[in-house]
Amino acid sequence: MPQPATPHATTDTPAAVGSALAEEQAALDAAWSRRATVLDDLEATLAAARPEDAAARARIVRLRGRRAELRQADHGLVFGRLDGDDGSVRRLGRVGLPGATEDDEPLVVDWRAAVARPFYTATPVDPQGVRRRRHVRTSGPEVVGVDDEPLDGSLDDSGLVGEGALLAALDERRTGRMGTAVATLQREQDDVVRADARTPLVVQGGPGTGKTVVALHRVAYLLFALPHLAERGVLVLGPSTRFLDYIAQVLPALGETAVVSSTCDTLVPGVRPTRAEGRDVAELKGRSSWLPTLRRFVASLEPDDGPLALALDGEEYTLPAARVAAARRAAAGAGSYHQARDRVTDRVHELLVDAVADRQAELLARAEEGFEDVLGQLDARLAASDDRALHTGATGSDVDGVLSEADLDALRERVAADRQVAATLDAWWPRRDAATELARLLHDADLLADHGHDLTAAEAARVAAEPTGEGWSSSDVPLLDALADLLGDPEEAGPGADDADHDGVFVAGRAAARRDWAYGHVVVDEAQELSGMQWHMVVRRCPTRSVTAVGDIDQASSAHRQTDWGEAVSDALGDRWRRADLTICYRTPREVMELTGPVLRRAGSRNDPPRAVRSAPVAPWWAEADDATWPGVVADAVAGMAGRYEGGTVGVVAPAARLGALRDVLPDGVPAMSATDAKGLEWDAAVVVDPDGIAAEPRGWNGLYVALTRCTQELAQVAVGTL
Ligand SMILES: Nc1ncnc2c1ncn2[C@@H]1O[C@H](COP(=O)(O)OP(=O)(O)OP(=O)(O)O)[C@@H](O)[C@H]1O
Repeated sequence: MPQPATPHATTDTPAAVGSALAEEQAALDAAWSRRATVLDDLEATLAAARPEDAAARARIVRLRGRRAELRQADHGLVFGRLDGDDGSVRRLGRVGLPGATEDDEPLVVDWRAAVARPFYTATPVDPQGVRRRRHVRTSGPEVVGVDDEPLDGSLDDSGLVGEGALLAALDERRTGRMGTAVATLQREQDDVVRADARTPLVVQGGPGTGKTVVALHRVAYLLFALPHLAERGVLVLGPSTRFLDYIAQVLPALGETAVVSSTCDTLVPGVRPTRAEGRDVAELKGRSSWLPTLRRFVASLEPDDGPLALALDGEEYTLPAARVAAARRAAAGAGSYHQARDRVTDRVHELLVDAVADRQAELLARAEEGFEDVLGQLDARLAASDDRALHTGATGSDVDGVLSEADLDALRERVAADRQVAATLDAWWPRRDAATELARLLHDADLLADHGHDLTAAEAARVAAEPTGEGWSSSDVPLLDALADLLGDPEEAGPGADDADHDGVFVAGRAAARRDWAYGHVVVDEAQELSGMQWHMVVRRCPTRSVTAVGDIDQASSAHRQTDWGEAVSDALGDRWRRADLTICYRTPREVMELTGPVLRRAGSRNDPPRAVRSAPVAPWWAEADDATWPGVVADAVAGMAGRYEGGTVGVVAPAARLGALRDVLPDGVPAMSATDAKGLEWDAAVVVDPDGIAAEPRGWNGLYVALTRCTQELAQVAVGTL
């Protein structure tokens, strides 16, 4: 909700406020008018553009992107102003707008441009050439407020940038969808947004520290600052489809479309987990040690060493073991089982051609020594083939040498097309389907014991005891992904296939449909939930390891055992990754954060809790109920909150076992969910039902920490006990 102008420091009289508002209104009017002109020009250019070649198509995509960005910029077209020590004035907005002529300074600087950075990072101690920072609050085309911060040391440094604008933004009612924060990003957040993309970055931050905000603004920044990333697109991974829905508006509102969002469960095209499984099995299957297990398993699928018998035109040829082994050694560096297979079978074809040629040369040599009957045999054999070029029709002495180059080419083609040869090679080195092979491995305790060196016999038996034929579980998906990667595409066209249909224009649907798409950057939200195998799945989608992971290790609820980031990521990211910390909580009021200290300790936290910047309008409160009355008590609490936060949102978090009963008593539009599902979400007011019950769930103290930190204004806890 727009706030009235806040008199602040240099704008401390009504007259000064009035004149600041008028000045900013004139600037905003000019920006709206320039945006309309730029959009008209773009429409005309697009109407005339023809997608004749790849370059023209790429240009059209860029222009459309720019059009989308400009159209989206209704809110916050201008949101800030920097007055320099040198008398310069620079206005900042959600998108850049050019000046009247090419020589003029931009009318509005894009928030992602390097010159905009002091807006987020200048302080009285380090003013970076800025005399005054002004936050301009707008409602569409109208300026509704200004907040000025002189950076000359005349104001105490609260540690917050644009405190008035920030607190106003934080006090707004929650709509159930996340909004953008370009105008009020804080210094430590901006450092993450603009961090070098070449080193994997892991951002630890407590609840409400803006990890999701930062991750999404980082995507927008990277696509702006590193246009080559846009060609490969950015993958955003979230914990659930509910969460993806919650954040869905942010990137389009920032004008970004080169983005695919997904959960780890839905990353493999055509595969959706449908089977629930126990946490013990999920933990076993999530371990990184499955990668060497799967490698050993795939190696075992290759044929044993030995001679290879093939038949062509009714003749038997046995390729010696040493030659076959040499062919396999030559293919040892091939990326996958199927690539190796394709390379080795090509080589085997050559060996067979050699063998045929050698035998013919031998027969000819013997013929020349006068064995007419042998020549007859040769002629009969050649006549039996469908290869006219090889059919010399010769009898006796008019055959005078080995095969010509043309003969050899024709023979090669014939060997490559021969069905019997193909069938023998298919049986020798079969094409394999990842799903079939994984199901076979997972349900065979002996195979698991052979290859899964890190599993105890009891663990292998536990994995193998899972039901067969009931679909995949969530922890099967990364195994399937890893195995599909090790096997490679059975029909793969070879290295470079990835780029065959890529003309520099990112199309989200095309990338999402490919398991092997290499993204320019991957952002992982709620990264503490990823198992070791899921981390490998992430890295597989970004071989350059340009990854930003944000999360709170203290909110982890999934089955894996990692309790610090090193343990969680080093298998997949190695030791090259960098950590950043977010320390200020923008969501949860101070009074609520104070309640979380003991919970965090019980959760085994090693992190300092974040510093809350807001206070609650209503102190956190308790209600008590017994096993019969609790649903009614929760419903009453929700009804009171719905009245107090009209136009806002109320949510309920409860132990999984109580959710069914709750859904019957809650009004439509009030979500009730487990702590696991509440991760990343927020409401104006939250009711936490049966906190003891939540704490008793697996990783329950972490879950309770999540539950308690979802509200922006009011928290109620309903204890369920014997009254
Ligand atoms: N700089 C900012 N300006 C305005 N609002 C902000 C800013 N940073 C964070 N917020 C708001 O604070 C709230 C919490 O942010 P966000 O959800 O990104 O936190 P989080 O660290 O991901 O939380 P969680 O750990 O619970 O998932 C959101 O409403 C977000 O819009």
